Amino acid sequence: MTEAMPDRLTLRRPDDWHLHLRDGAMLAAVAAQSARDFGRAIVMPNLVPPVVTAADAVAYRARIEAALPEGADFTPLMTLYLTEETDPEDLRRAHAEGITTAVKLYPAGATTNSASGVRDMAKVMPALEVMAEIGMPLCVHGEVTSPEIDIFDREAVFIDKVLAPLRRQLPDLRVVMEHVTTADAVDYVRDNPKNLGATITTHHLVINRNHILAGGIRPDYYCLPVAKRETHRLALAEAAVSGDARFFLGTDSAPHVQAAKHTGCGCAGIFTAPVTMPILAEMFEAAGRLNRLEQFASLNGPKFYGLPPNEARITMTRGEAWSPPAQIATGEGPVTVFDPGFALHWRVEG
Ligand SMILES: NC(=O)N[C@@H](CC(=O)O)C(=O)O
Ligand SMILES: [Zn+2]
Ligand SMILES: [Zn+2]
Repeated sequence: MTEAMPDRLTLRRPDDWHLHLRDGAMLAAVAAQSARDFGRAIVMPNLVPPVVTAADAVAYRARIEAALPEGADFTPLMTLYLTEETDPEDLRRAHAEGITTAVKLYPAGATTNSASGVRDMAKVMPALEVMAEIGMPLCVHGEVTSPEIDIFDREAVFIDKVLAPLRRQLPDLRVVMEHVTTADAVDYVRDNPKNLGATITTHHLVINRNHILAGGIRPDYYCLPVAKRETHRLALAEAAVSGDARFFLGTDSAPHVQAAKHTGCGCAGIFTAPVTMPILAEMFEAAGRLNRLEQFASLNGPKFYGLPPNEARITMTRGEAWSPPAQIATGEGPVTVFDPGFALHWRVEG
C-alpha cells in the first residue's frame, strides 16, 4: 500500500533571494506578481543606469513601494551594483543605515545590463575589504567573460580563476554564488562551508540546455548563466531538496518583453515569479521531499542573511491540473511566463 500523498501544505511565507523588479511600467506590472507569494526579495540593481549609491537605492526602494498593491506583505531588500568607482564609505553608510542588504558583483559584460560591471578585481578590493569588515554579503554573478572561454564553461572557470582566489584573499567576506548552474558550483559550495551560500533558480531546476536548442530555438528558455546539460540540473535539484542550509531559492525572475527575446539577438532572462511556488511544490513532491520545501524557500535564505524567517504562513493545496497564463501584459508589451513543460497541481491559496 502506498502512503497517501499530502494535498495541503503550510509553510512560512517564502522569500526570493534574487529578483529583478525593473523600473517604470515593467515594475508596475511585475511587483504584484512577486508580492503575492513572497515576503521579501533581494532586489537586483541592474537597472539602466544601475543602482550604485545609497541614494540610488533609497530612491529605487520608494519606486518599488509605490508599485506594490495596497496592503502587500512584501519588503524589498536593496542591493548596490559594484563598480570600479564604488566608494567604500558609501557602502559602509548604506549598511549602517539599513538601506542595503548586499552588494552585487557583475563581471563587466557577463549578462543583461552589466556594462558598468567590474573589469579589474584589484580595483574593487577596498570596497570588498570594507564589506568583509562590516559583514555585508557580496552576491556574485559567477561567470568569466573572456570570449575564448566556452559559454558552457564560464561558471566553472569563474570559480577557479576568480572566486576561489578572492575567498582565499578575503576569507571573512560573505559570498552568495547567484543562480548556480553546474555540479562544479554545487561541489564548491559543499566543500567550502565558511561564509558561502548559493541561490538556485526555478528554471535551472527544471530545464537543461536541450530545452533551449533541441527541436527549434526557444528564446523564452534563454537566460544567463545558460542552462547546462542534464547531469548539472540533477546536481542542482539534489542540492535544493537536500535540506543543506547553504542552498536557497533565488528565482532570478527576470522579465523582458517578448519583442526583446523573440528576435535576432534575444536577451537573457526568464520570468518565473508567478509560477515558482507551484513549480517547486511539484518538483519537491516528485522527489519525495515536499517536507524540505520550506527549508529551501523560507528558512535557509534568512539564515544565511542573518534575518528571522517570516512569521506569516502560506498554504498550498493540491488539486486538478491547472494552467498558468502563458504571458502577462505590461505597459511595455507582453512578457512570457515560464512554462515548465509539466502539469501543475499545486496552488498558493488566497
Ligand atoms: N539571468 C538573466 O538571464 N538575466 C538577468 C541578469 C542576470 O541575473 O544575470 C536580467 O537582468 O535579465
Ligand atoms: Zn546574473
Ligand atoms: Zn539575475
